[in-house]
Amino acid sequence: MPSKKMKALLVGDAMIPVEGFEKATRKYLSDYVEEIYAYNWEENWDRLQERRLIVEKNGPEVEDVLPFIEKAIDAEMLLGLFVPVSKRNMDLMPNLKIVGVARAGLENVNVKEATRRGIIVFNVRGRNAEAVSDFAVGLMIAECRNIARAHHAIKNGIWRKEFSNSDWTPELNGKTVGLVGFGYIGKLVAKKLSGFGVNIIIYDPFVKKEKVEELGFRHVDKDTLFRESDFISLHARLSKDTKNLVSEKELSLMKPTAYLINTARAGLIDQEALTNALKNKKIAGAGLDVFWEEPLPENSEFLELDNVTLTTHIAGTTKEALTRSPELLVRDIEKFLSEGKADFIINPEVLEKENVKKWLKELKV
Ligand SMILES: NC(=O)c1ccc[n+]([C@@H]2O[C@H](COP(=O)([O-])OP(=O)(O)OC[C@H]3O[C@@H](n4cnc5c(N)ncnc54)[C@H](O)[C@@H]3O)[C@@H](O)[C@H]2O)c1
Ligand SMILES: O=C(O)[C@H](O)COP(=O)(O)O
Repeated sequence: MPSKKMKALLVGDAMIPVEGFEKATRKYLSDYVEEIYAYNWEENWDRLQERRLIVEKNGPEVEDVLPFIEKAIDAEMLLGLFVPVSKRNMDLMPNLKIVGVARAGLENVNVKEATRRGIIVFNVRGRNAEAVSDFAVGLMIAECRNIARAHHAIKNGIWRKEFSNSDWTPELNGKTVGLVGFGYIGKLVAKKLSGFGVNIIIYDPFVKKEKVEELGFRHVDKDTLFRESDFISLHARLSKDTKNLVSEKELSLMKPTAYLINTARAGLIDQEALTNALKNKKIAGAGLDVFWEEPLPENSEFLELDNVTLTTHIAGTTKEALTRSPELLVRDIEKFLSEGKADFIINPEVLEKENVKKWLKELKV
């Protein structure tokens, strides 16, 4: 048992209300946390969406000082989802020792600065892999079988059966599905699709060929994947190396009957190249849950196209994923504080710092 317990600031928002963080903290961290400041940041979904974009666009240096941080300046632990942990906000909380983000993306945390100060940063990976993998398979079928288009037509009083792909609307059985990225989500998409009788090929330069083959899939290079697939689903993270991973060249390798599904990040695809490929029927269609600008602008060309299925960045937001996220986070922090081991510390080098060793010793980690 620690001799001194911590104070925690829990920040909920429209996606994960603070009650989720509070419940998990009280359940798993009661030995380590004695005082809880709990705030709901944004109740309004539209405003949250805007904020989220600002945070992602400007990166971790966003100076979005939250008024409630001023009320909890002595907190040692800060848990949230999109809460901006900028340099300025860290200045406001001089006792901060642990930052926990209940998602994988760390766009809203200045990890470098946190590391410099000796703040341990936890994130949660794989929390919504079930949700997104379900959705990717759904989007694939919705797009190639015209589900959304038929729905849209019937709601507008039209009994529509003819679509641009009507002559060759495909079944999944026997087709080749190419997955770009074989991490938490890509792996589950492969597993779920296995029941559909498809051949699965994988392009992921950071996953060993043997690992992929062990699971019964084929490890291929990027060009092969784009050339051979009937469906391509993107599951890589966006970075400077993966930006425009799908450009005019990759699209030109695709079969005219092939579909591109993106539940990952829009920046993986060159927007203009995709618009042209769809307009000119170079590929059969696309299912997109993520966009270069969100919300999708009213004048977006995608709204005019008849060979796309568009959704509003909702692949990851199931009830289970949102409930699981704070719980996975808090359980990992508890594991670290009680056993000295953790799965989700993003800056383990911080554990070598003298100030960190000192407070961990006080906590008896
Ligand atoms: N639409 C949504 O609501 C939603 C929700 C959650 C996650 N996502 C997105 O889904 C994507 C996948 O998430 P994840 O949790 O599976 O990520 P992950 O980090 O577990 O997996 C990403 C994989 O991509 C691989 N990769 C890296 N560079 C690559 C490259 N150049 N080509 C091919 N593969 C490459 C990595 O080796 C890794 O295996 C991310 O872009 C994430 O932002 C979207
Ligand atoms: O909105 C999204 O795309 C997801 O919430 C991102 O989740 P992650 O940061 O956990 O991948």
